Amino acid sequence: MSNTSSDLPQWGAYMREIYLGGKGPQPLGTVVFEEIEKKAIEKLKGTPGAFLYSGGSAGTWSTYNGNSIALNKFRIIPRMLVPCNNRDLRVTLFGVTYPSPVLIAPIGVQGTFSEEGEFAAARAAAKLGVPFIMSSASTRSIEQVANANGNGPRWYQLYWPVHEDVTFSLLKRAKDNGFTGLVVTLDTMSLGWRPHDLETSYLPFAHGVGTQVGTSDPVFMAKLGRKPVDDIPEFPYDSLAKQKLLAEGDSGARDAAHIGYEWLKEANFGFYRSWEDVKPLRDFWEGPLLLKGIQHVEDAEKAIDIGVDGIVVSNHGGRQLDGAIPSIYALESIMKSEKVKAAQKSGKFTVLFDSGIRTGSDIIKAMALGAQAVLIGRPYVYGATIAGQAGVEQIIKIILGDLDISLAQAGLKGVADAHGRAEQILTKVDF
Ligand SMILES: Cc1cc2nc3c(=O)[nH]c(=O)nc-3n(C[C@H](O)[C@H](O)[C@H](O)COP(=O)(O)O)c2cc1C
Ligand SMILES: O=C(O)C(=O)c1ccccc1
Repeated sequence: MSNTSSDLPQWGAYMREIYLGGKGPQPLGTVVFEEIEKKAIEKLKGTPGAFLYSGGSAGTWSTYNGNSIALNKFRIIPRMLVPCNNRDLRVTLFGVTYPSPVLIAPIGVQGTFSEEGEFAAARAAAKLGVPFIMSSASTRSIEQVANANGNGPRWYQLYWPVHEDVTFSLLKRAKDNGFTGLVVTLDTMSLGWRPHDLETSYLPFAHGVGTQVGTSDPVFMAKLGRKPVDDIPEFPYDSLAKQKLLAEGDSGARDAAHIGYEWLKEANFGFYRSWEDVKPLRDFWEGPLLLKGIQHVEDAEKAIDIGVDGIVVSNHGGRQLDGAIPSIYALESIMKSEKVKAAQKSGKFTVLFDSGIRTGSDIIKAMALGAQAVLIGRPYVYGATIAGQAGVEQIIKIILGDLDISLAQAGLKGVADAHGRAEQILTKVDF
């Protein structure tokens, strides 16, 4: 089979668009993660707390750095003369077929780096058919994000409230607003040790930033003797600006900070749970339920035992435990479990992966090691910082364009050829 030059399907749609369009990758101007990160830093220079909040990590950054070092140790062994024109990037998760193995990771306080807040990524994701996972720490409400995401696929990430009635109120709102999957994050029962945030006292909630899910919730607000509000006047979203307003004694800022502090106590941090606590969530949520932050093989097996539908193997991008295992090594170890392998094979247990995914090859490696799909984190944060929705769209296209071409370079006809085939297509180098 040959391709005509005007067709060039073997290039992949994104690469074709860029080369033949002649303008380079717009609006970011580069396809290189490190360059995009630099541009984002530049843009947020005036508010250094904000950059280090989104780009930063826990402790000595050893977990953050380890994620990419470990991914880099896995290498793909390419095969030749495999006719892999028109690669198939589709994956099916919980009975739904998505265009690619990529989801938008739950990221809080998006209003601190983009005026569009969570709308930037929610709209970009919907446009490209990529599932958007909404964070509990959003600067927009569940209803507003659902509206921005429209017909796009969306899941909800839970930071687990102290009170069961608040938990169920959030979950009901999520369900009523079309969020099909529930991701319960387990690695952030308290914030990690983050030197840069400690130095700048940068805690968005304490300034009333990222509290929209709470302030719009009737059950939570009733506990404060208040009515829910859709649009608590939260501008400017930036936390440092809020600190300044607070210092000046601004009454609106004081009010937002007070509610923020209550929300911090209710739904974010300071309350550790046990495995038994998952049961009420399991009973309440009828759709797919995943536990995020799993790193130990025994925890993955426990997740199967308590009847959840999947896990996200993640170390929160290195933001929680400094000195933790690189997430890709955790995935490798988890997928050695016969129990996990059998559960995945039966179709009853889904394994997703994040922490350090930057390129197409990273996705191939994670899928070869057993992940069914991956979550994109910081790359889209930087895309949104630089160019809002258009920036997020480009980031997704870059990663998928790279994945598409890298599959072909590796001699893989699609992501299905990579999945679970580490033994055939990967090796580990020791430099
Ligand atoms: C600024 C920022 C905020 C985050 N907020 C949340 C959150 O609200 N809920 C959550 O489950 N994970 C959160 N995460 C973790 C991401 O979902 C994801 O696990 C992580 O970004 C993956 O690492 P990577 O960005 O280095 O690839 C956050 C990450 C960042 C960078
Ligand atoms: O910073 C994070 O990693 C995170 O999960 C979070 C927590 C609270 C508010 C915003 C983000």
